[in-house]
Amino acid sequence: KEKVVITKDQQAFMNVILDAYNRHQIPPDVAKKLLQEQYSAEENFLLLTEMATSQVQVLVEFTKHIPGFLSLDHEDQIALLKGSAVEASFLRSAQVFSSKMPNGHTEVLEERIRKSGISEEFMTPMFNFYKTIGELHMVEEEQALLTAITIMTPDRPYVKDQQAVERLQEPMLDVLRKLCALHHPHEPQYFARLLGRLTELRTLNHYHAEMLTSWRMNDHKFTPLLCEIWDVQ
Ligand SMILES: CC(C)NC(=O)n1c(-c2ccccc2)cc2c1CN(S(=O)(=O)c1cccs1)CC2
Repeated sequence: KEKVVITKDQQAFMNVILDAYNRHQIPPDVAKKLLQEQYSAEENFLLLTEMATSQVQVLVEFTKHIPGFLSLDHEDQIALLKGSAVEASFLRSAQVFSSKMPNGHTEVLEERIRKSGISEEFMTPMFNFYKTIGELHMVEEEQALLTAITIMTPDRPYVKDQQAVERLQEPMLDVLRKLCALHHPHEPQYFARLLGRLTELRTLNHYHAEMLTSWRMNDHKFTPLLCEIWDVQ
C-alpha cells in the first residue's frame, strides 16, 4: 500500500483554494434569519432569494481565486460560472444544512425551506442530496476542492477551450484524491463517492430549472443577479 504524500506545491495550491473558500462564505446571520420567528411562504421565499443572491456573489469571488481561472478566455469564465452556479449553491446549501447547528435548528431550517413556495416534487431530491452530502462528513479542504472542481467542469455549455479547463481541474482532482486517502484511510471508495455526488448534482440542475418555471407561474420575483446567472426573465 503506497504512502500517500501531498507535495509542498500541492499543499500550497490547496491552501490558496481553502483560504479563498473560507474567506468567501455567506454570512451565517443570513442563515440565522431563516431560523427566527414564524415566516409566511412569501417571506421564506424572499429570504431564500436573498441567500441565493449572496451565494452567487461569494461564488464569483471564490472562483476568481481558483488558480488559473482568471487566465482562461473571458467568455469561458462566464460559461463556467453560469454552468456551475446552481450546482455550487446546492453544494453550499447541503454544507450549510449539514453543518453543526444548535439542536432543533436544522428542523426549523428544513421547515422554512419546505414552506417557501417550492413545489413538493423538488423537495425530496433536494433534501435527499443534503442528507447524502451530510453523511460524507467532508473536511473543509474536501468541501472547498469539491466546489472548485464543480466550477472547473470542462463540459459546461458554451465552453470553447475545454482542454484549458481540464488542465485546471486535473491538479484539483489529484489533490482531492490524496486528501480523501489521508482523511478517510478506511474508506478506499470515499473519493469515488465524492465524485458520485457531482453526478447527482447535475440531476439537481434539471430540478432547479423546473422549480424556476413553477415559480414564474406563481409570479415569484428574483433578483437581477439570479435572473442573469440562471438565464431567466
Ligand atoms: C446557502 C444558500 C445558497 N441556500 C439557499 O439559498 N437555499 C436553501 C438553503 C438550504 C440549506 C440551508 C440554507 C438555505 C434552500 C434553497 C435555497 C435556494 N433555492 S433557490 O436557489 O432555488 C431559490 C432562490 C430564490 C428563491 S428559491 C431554493 C431552495
